[in-house]
Amino acid sequence: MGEVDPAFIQEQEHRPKLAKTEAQGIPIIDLSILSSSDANSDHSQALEGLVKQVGDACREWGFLQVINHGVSLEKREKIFNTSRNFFAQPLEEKQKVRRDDKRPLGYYDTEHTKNVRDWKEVFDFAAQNPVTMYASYNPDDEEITQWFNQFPEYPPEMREVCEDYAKEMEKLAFTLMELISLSLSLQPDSFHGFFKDQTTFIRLNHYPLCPAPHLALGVGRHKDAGALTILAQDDVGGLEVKRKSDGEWIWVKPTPNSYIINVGDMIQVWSNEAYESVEHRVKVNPEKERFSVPYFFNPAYDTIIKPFEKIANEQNPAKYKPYNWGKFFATRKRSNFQKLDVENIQISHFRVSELAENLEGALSIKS
Ligand SMILES: O=C(O)CCC(=O)C(=O)O
Ligand SMILES: [Fe+2]
Repeated sequence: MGEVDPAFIQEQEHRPKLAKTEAQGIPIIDLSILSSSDANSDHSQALEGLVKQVGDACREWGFLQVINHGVSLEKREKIFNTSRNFFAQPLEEKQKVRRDDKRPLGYYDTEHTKNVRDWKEVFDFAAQNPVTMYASYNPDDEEITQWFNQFPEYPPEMREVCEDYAKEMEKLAFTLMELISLSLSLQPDSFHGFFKDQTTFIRLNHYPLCPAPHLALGVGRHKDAGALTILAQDDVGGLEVKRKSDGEWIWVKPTPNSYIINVGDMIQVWSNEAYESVEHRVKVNPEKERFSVPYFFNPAYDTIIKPFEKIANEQNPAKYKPYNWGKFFATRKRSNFQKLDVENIQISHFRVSELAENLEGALSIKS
């Protein structure tokens, strides 16, 4: 085994098993009915069936896969090709578009998840350029800033390919939000307003060959903080999802040209936990490098996230206090840049529970 920097080594309990647990699990849902426009009763029945499938998958897994989704295959292939060409360059070239505190988008190879370094390199770009964000994670500081995409000179087509792909994915993201809204008995466009000024970003992930796949992870266990993630993976595989029923890590077998969708923390809050954001991680291997492209669908920086009014009521009291998405994101981002001693911010910090209330009570008496 080659020498592996200790920064990559997971604690014993989080190390991956090399054997795959490949259950018939995450539902594969066919979206072809959405591209046919017959307005007859068979069609509306099929649509109802589809909404139910989506709702069931969100409730049982927090994950689903879609086929016949209408996303251009050509655009998908182009972004994978551009990603391969970009990452194949020497580090020195990639570093020309590296991200830092001032320019948080671009190339990066030292991301930490839960304080352990990920075995990967990434390139991030925003769907809206520039994208408006808070300048600081300090909750009292209203100052805003703009983040600009930084595309490299090589490959020359990278900017256009990435921008085209982002536009193509946005259609699917809105469609999925509509299906999810319907599955929660809400109007289909209930969430659309939050995404007028989006902070959506897209990540090109490259997981190089790893000599110690039993010690390191491509991405450590985590939940996605945004609304929805729409992931394209190549045919190597590596994504594992924590099954809700028993906590087992389940291998997501690559299905050609499908997308893997997962509910992010925000849908957990909006739905008042009807749907939960589920932990996932990425295994790496010594034989095949892997590429993936997640699209993180996120609302405007100043969106206040709280259980949806039509869902939370007297019978189903709101389980979360409102929080500000931009501040949450800025706080999260801070910990990705460096190892911190403090625990990363989580939505559980906004959960209304007796425990939290008691703690708050105790603290206010003391102060
Ligand atoms: O590469 C993958 O399969 C998943 C990546 C992921 O979970 C993430 O970047 O949040
Ligand atoms: Fe993720």
